[in-house]
Amino acid sequence: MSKVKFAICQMQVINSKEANLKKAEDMIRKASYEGADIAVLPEMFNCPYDNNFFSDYAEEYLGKTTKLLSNLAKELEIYIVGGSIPEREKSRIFNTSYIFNKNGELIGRHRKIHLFDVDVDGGITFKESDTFSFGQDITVIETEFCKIGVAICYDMRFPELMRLMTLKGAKVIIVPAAFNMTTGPAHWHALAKIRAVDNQVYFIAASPSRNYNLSYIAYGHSLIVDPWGEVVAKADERETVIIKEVDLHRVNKIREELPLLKHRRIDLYDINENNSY
Ligand SMILES: NC(=O)CCC(=O)C(=O)O
Repeated sequence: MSKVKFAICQMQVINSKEANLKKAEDMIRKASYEGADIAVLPEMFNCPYDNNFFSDYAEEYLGKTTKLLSNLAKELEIYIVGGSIPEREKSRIFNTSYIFNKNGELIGRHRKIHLFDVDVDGGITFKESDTFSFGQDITVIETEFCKIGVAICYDMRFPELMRLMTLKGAKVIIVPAAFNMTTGPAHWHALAKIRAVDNQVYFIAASPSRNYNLSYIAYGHSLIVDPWGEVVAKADERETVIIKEVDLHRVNKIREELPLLKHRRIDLYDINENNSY
């Protein structure tokens, strides 16, 4: 099965969990109706991206949000990469993505590894670690199509993580994200493209749409980049579902024609992973 249809649900997140869940459900239903195999939600799709809200919105697994995603995945027979939500585990809270297969089974859970603690002069200031604990695991899930690496937003800035997921066999990397109005225009497209080109993967980055009523304004511009670095699907800043069928043979073809992964000089440098790409 080399063809796979991805849907990115670039939804508008607001300050109401109920409304956010309803919107996510509507968009996943639309994606399924359009024949998508895998639907992707953005980072913090059930909660405003704001330290003042994370704790109130946090859920233990299995909670309201994850039950909804699991039921939808089963009913619609669609994979769901459930963006991320605040996950409570005892006294700790994580920024977590849950991934369900077509039977509604949980097949992956990624807790954001790199927390977004930044202070850009004249721009964005945010400190995720005020609320969240650090995830410890690299996430590569098995699907009937291929292995898929999953990371969350700021994680995509770390080339070592992206390369490790590739060396673990990922042909697709999916990143639920929420860049902002400082770093979005500066880096979002460049990072998505270079991660796709470096690792010769399909790179799928899902953002919320822009909501000027929130304290943190997401940049939008969800996109899919192919392993040659071409943007094959994209949104602007508005709410939308974008759908694209890709052919995974293209990953193999490009890796054969331009064998970057084989040409690595691991006699000189190595990031300690068995090569299973
Ligand atoms: N939510 C995030 O991790 C934001 C990351 C971001 O905007 C960046 O520039 O990196």
